[in-house]
Amino acid sequence: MTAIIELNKLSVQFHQKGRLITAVKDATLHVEKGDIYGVIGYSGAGKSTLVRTINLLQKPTTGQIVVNGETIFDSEHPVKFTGQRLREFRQKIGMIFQHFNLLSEKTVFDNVGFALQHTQIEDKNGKKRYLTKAEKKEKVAHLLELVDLAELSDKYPAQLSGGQKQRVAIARALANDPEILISDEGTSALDPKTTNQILDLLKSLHEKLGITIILITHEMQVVKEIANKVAVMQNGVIIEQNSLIDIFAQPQEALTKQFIETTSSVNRFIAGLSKTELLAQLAEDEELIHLDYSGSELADPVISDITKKFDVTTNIFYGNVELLQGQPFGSLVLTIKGTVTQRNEAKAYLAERQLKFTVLGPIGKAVQ
Ligand SMILES: Nc1ncnc2c1ncn2[C@@H]1O[C@H](COP(=O)(O)OP(=O)(O)OP(=O)(O)O)[C@@H](O)[C@H]1O
Repeated sequence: MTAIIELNKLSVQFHQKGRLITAVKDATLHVEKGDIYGVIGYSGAGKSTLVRTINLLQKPTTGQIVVNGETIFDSEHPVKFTGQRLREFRQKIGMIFQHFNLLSEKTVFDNVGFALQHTQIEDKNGKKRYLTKAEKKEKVAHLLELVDLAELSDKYPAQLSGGQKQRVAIARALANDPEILISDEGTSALDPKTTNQILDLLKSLHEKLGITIILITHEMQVVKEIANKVAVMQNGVIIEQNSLIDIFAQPQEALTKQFIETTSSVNRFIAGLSKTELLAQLAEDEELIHLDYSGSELADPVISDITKKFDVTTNIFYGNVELLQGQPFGSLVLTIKGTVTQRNEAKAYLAERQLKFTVLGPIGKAVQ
């Protein structure tokens, strides 16, 4: 696959009140056409600074940026990328923000139309010209249809909900048919239900238009819903990057693990166990097990397998399985009851299937 965006060894430094701030340090990120790339990190990690270099809203201090095969920045071999060229290039990268950035005195229709004021197309003779009023009207109407806002075209931003405002911003961001859409915390000001609606819209635009999306967020749930790749940033450094599936299946860094934990309640369930009688009430021939599914194992009915093959009985106390990129991921907490041999055989079977599991109890009693 070809990278549509290559950020190579980028660093961005700021001088502020005599202090040197390295907002991005030696970051390399390659985004392929059609990716939905999630960039996650806490506030101040350098996500916005990194992503704003893609359209040169932020100039790097060192490194190289290649977009669509064209080098737009190279600190070793400086390129001239300014004026009309830069303006046209920027038109092909749409952006949405946390606070929507709409013009309050303009209607929905005019907010979207505003993005077309400098748009030029080539006529039959290859001469560039601005869009006519009728062409603009048609384009805006089409964009508003695309984000499901046709009926609100005459409203003003103050009359819209947060989700509707973000839809207007998305329509505006798509006005110049960009190949890349950057969402800088685009769902952070929205409630969970509206967040999901906006993520569904982004997914459907990705499918319909084949647009590449870079999504900055501090919420792993957002990444999990929509991204196929993830980069984790901390103190200006990309500390880990991988496909969504591999990040969830084998997170390497402590921060990545922390972010993943925010999307699952299994650890809260396990932490709460000590406050229940569950562990104390386990029978002598019973073990409590925490089992993680990642990837394709769920297709195999492993729990029913162990009950059939080894004649153990099971009882599920906690279960949560969801699809990530179409593959099942999740956790179960269950008891396995049987003789020592039966239980050991059942656990060996789980291990053979490369399922990750830990025995949670009984505590303080030898398992036999
Ligand atoms: N123009 C600037 N001048 C000085 N420092 C800056 C500037 N822009 C960003 N920084 C600093 O660079 C660091 C990274 O900021 P950045 O906004 O990229 O982080 P972020 O991960 O996007 O966090 P947030 O979500 O809070 O914006 C922070 O310490 C920030 O204060």
